[in-house]
Amino acid sequence: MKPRILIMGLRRSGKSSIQKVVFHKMSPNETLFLEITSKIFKDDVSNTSFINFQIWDIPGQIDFLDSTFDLDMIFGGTGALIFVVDAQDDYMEALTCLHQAVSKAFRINPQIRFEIFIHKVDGLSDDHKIETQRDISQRANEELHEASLIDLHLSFHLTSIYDHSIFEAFSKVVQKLIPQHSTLENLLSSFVQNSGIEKTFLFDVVSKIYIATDGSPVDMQSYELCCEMIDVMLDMTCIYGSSGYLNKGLGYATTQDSTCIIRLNNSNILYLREVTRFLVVVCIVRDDAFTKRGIIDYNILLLKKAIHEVFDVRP
Ligand SMILES: Nc1nc2c(ncn2[C@@H]2O[C@H](COP(=O)(O)OP(=O)(O)OP(=O)(O)O)[C@@H](O)[C@H]2O)c(=O)[nH]1
Repeated sequence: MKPRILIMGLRRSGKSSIQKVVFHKMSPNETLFLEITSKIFKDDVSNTSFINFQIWDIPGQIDFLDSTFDLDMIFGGTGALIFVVDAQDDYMEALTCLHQAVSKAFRINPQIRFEIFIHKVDGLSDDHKIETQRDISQRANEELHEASLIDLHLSFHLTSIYDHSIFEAFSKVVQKLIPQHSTLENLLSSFVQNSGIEKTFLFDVVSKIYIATDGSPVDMQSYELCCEMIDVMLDMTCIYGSSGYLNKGLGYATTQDSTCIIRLNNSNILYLREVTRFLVVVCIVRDDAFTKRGIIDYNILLLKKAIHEVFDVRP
């Protein structure tokens, strides 16, 4: 069975928008016209994405006492529960709902990972963001403590669909659900060390979620640059690529051996290579190191083989 990610939260908190922007390439402005979700919406993203997950969007007004919702079934097979809190609104009601949802889910399935998206932070100043996160996490954890749920751990992320924070947060959620994640991180670290590369990411193309990166810290700017490179590559391939590219209407997938090189004006080079149908590796390389492109390409070949073995997939 596919691991399931549940997205919950109050009405209009931004659940459907997150799902559409991350997995369906909807532009953030278009989400203004999304209709209210009135029943559980199940989205299977595995046709278009490496991520073999089901995303369930649970409507804001779910009532936990309503017997029409089979909570054992909903929480039983869930890998992660994302709870969206609208940071631009008064969040007291959201915190009550959050407490009800996580305590119920934890009692049914203690393996679930609880991820709290403090969402719509595009409207807040940097200081206000930090203060809001501190306040929300303190209140939420105090309530759990009072209910003696000390083993229940909440992770907090500041997100907005208007920048890359939502992709970064989703990347962190997905990485925790991939059992092979630490193997991938080790592979990428050794690839970076042996190729003279500054930083590398393994991306799911359609969602721009990074499945793994090497051991060095991620800076948002590098991540954003790599995301933008993927957009450029997809747009160019849509216009000039072969007809098989659109994957029979199911969505985007790379063509065999897709390659893309972009030279930046700070003497860095972005280098993208396809790894499997849905995965690409994106490297940030200094231009003097890129003179040894043969070594990098050879190492990418080895990396591809290793990743295929880890996931047991065919290119
Ligand atoms: N400023 C800002 N607005 C957002 C963001 N994400 C979503 N919105 C807006 O919030 C509104 C509600 O978004 P929806 O995605 O429909 O919310 P929902 O939680 O799915 O709502 P229900 O279907 O009622 O459960 C829309 O007008 C979105 O454009 C964000 O990151 N920043």
